[in-house]
Amino acid sequence: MEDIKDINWPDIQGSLHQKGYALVPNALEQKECDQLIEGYDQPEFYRKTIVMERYRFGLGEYKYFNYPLPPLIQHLRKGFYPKLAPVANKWMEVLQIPVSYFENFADFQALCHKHQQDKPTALILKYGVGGHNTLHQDLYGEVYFPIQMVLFLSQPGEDYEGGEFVLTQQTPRAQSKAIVLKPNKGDILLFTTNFRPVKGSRGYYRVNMKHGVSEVHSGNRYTLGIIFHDALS
Ligand SMILES: O=C(O)CCC(=O)C(=O)O
Ligand SMILES: [Fe+2]
Repeated sequence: MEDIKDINWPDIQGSLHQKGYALVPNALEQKECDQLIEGYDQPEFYRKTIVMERYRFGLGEYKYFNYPLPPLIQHLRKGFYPKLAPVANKWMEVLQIPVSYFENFADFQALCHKHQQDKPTALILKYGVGGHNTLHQDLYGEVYFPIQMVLFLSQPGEDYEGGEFVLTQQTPRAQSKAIVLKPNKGDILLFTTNFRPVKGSRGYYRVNMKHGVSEVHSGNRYTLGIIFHDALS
């Protein structure tokens, strides 16, 4: 894992403000990705398995981790949060939403717990041929953090074909714009969970964002999602 303090945070923060997403290339070692994939079949790490087609979420399977999270995931969640909270605060400020985020992760997590959101939301996802994830937002209660991350554990073009990461941006009174991304194994993608500000001629307005995954044509695609808020259930 690249040292969190060596990441170019001004660039990342700028990209989040401008586009609603940012890529941290080569953040993880190939071996770290492989170890997380190997853990997929060890049931003691997880609290719940979701077979996506049962809920019409798509086709594939995912598992929510138990607390304590694996050290690498805990390290990323705690270490990225303070770099992202200033971006989230700026968004709320310009949209005139009276929400402000604590500077450190422990305080934010305590707020989640106060609202009965105390279940871990970190998850690992596996998609085989035909696998996909329908467009959604990962909200798990009234307390939310508006930015989340996905760790890409498989290599497109080698481990799988298809399976692009899709973001849609919905501008008021317009049709949705699609953004299609294909990060490499070891990259971390940061993106908007629910909404973000865009500057218009008369100040900032709110655009809603959703994310999902297009159909996998061959192979297996694994990702690991880290969401900063905890869940009610
Ligand atoms: O598999 C992906 O790329 C998307 C995963 C996802 O929806 C999430 O981590 O919230
Ligand atoms: Fe998601």
